[in-house]
Amino acid sequence: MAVYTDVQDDALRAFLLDYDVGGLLAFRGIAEGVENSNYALRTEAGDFILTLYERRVDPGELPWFLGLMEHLAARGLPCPLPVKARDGQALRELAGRPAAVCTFLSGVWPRRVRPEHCAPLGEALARLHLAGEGFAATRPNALGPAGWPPLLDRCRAEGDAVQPGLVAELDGALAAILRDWPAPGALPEGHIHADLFPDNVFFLPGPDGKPRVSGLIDFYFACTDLLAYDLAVCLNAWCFEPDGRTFNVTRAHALLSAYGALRPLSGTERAALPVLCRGAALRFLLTRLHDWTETPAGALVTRKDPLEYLRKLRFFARAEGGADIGL
Ligand SMILES: Nc1ncnc2c1ncn2[C@@H]1O[C@H](COP(=O)(O)OP(=O)(O)OP(=O)(O)O)[C@@H](O)[C@H]1O
Ligand SMILES: N[C@@H](CCO)C(=O)O
Repeated sequence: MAVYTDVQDDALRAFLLDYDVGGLLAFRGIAEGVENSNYALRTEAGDFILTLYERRVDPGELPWFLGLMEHLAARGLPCPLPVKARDGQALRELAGRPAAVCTFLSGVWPRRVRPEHCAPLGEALARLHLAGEGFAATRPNALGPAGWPPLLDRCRAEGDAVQPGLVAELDGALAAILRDWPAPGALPEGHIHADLFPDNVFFLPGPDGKPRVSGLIDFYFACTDLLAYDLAVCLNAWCFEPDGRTFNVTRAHALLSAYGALRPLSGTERAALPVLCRGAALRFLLTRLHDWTETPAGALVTRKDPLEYLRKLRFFARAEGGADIGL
């Protein structure tokens, strides 16, 4: 479910009068996603996505996200391009919510990841990092290492009900990660996506029949942080079998090689990748755990399993060297 705010067709028609997109031909709510309300629109000018920003997005940060997408799209990255109304503004208001219209991207996200997805993914991620250069404004990562201790504190009371002993295990893992985390300035930084999961990457078959990336979406966790951390997020999200137990080195190797062909990793980045993977696993474990314990019974949101990321965290804590994670 991701239509929290209901939009009436007369309100939408009136809203679109401020844009050069012609008349509205059709629209429908999109069930996927959990953060915002999304509608697919068809107008006389083509297909668009309308997003109404809901709970977790701070309206003050929306100009940064939309500005980054505009910058990346202008440099050829297949990401949504915010469409400006006639007053030059992409960020507007509809049904009492901040709202934006973006270009529609074709393609399908992979329900079952195969190694053939991982090389184009790595290439797209490197392109994203390179295209982000020159976008001057920065946004700190609120879900980076400084954000993890307070997040864990918010899960302290309920965490052991999810799995006995969980809070103590996470205290230990967090302390070890913070101890091993790269010092400020030690690794290259830039604008990262920070949530590049399979449901945020669309593919279409290329002329050779192999999957090609046709779209990267959902930039609302994007921030300015260690570039290699984005790879750590992808290794977590793309390179395990669905149970979160078995790491697929073939996928990881395809991802890292394709990334490195466009943006070679430094020796320091390669050395840091295992701890970045532990940090990324902890980040998704903590946000899922927080949502798991905070989401009221009966809420129309699908909760994601935090323990999948405990298994991933344990895997990366056991991994003995770069070869174990596909380097
Ligand atoms: N630019 C786009 N082009 C085509 N489809 C899109 C586009 N943006 C969003 N969608 C569709 O809307 C769905 C939800 O989008 P998105 O993942 O951004 O939702 P969200 O609720 O903002 O985020 P989250 O995935 O974090 O819950 C996607 O799975 C996709 O089907
Ligand atoms: N990708 C996140 C959800 C937030 O977008 C997760 O799977 O926990």
